[in-house]
Amino acid sequence: MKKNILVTGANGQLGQTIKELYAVNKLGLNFVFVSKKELDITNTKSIDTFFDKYKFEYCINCAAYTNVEQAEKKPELAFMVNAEGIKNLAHKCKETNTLLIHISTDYVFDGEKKNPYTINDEPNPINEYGKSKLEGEKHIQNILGRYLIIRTSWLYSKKYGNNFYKTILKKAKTEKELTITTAQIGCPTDTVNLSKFIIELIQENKHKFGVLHFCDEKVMTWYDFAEQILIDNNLYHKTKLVKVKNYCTFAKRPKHVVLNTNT
Ligand SMILES: NC(=O)C1=CN([C@@H]2O[C@H](COP(=O)(O)OP(=O)(O)OC[C@H]3O[C@@H](n4cnc5c(N)ncnc54)[C@H](OP(=O)(O)O)[C@@H]3O)[C@@H](O)[C@H]2O)C=CC1
Ligand SMILES: Cc1cn([C@H]2C[C@H](O)[C@@H](COP(=O)(O)OP(=O)(O)O[C@H]3O[C@@H](C)C(=O)[C@@H](O)[C@H]3O)O2)c(=O)[nH]c1=O
Repeated sequence: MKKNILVTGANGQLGQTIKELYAVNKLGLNFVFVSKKELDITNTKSIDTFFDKYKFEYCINCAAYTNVEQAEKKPELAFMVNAEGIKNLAHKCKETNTLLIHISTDYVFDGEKKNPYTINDEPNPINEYGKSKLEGEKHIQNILGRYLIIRTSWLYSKKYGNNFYKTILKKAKTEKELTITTAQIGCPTDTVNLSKFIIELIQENKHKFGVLHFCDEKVMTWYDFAEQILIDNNLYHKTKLVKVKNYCTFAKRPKHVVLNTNT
């Protein structure tokens, strides 16, 4: 029998990548992809509509409020989705015996640790987005006995959504000089690799439950990442990159987060 999998927030960069890679597949998986318009996780009636129609074995939650800067100005919007919305989804998953696979972030950590963060390290978010995501994790842990929370970092898709990769490409086409910060260190993660990791977990019957860390291997600053993006797109010699320590933003960002993926 085919496993039914609900993917929420399907119009985001991760949702669209999973759709592109797996919507038509021979893996014995049957996906239902729903955008925010079809299923708003802050609206319990909207959640009920889909969960009453199908029996899902898994729910991959890609729905989130991801605007780190706006979250600082209007934290209530981030908490509404990333905490309350997740609480709604977790309750429904409990009621319907659906395994929730939720995506969380490196921004739950404060970035003060020199070594990679393990799943046993205490989160201590320093911005509103990170705080709202941590509250979402806590709701899941309080409501569900079995769940998967996958923390990842600096997610980008070369094709879909809004992310640093696409912002840099856009800017390189319109601006002669780009000013990029060296104040944070992390691991950019391609949505293709995260999508494969998630689907492999579903296919393995013996996977662990709880919190997992997943990110791509290379550790770098945003400046290094911008340089890499320009080189990969043959734009390096046309665009001047300027290193700055302080790029002015509303939200604080963790200085140094590498996720230990072996825990
Ligand atoms: N982007 C990153 O760098 C990182 C992301 N993550 C996490 O990974 C997950 C996927 O992120 P990513 O694909 O980048 O995010 P995106 O912002 O690309 O996609 C999120 C999607 O969720 C939708 N959404 C927003 N509010 C609701 C709601 N109330 N109900 C249903 N859907 C909603 C958005 O719709 P709309 O656009 O219409 O609002 C959007 O389509 C998120 O949990 C994020 O926190 C973790 C680490 C890094
Ligand atoms: C666009 C731009 C940004 N920056 C800086 C600002 C900031 O310190 C850093 C990253 O910028 P962004 O705002 O694009 O990235 P940001 O939104 O902070 O990315 C985060 O998103 C959330 C959803 C996550 O979960 C995190 O893992 C992380 O990926 O780069 C520059 O220095 N120059 C630039 O031209």
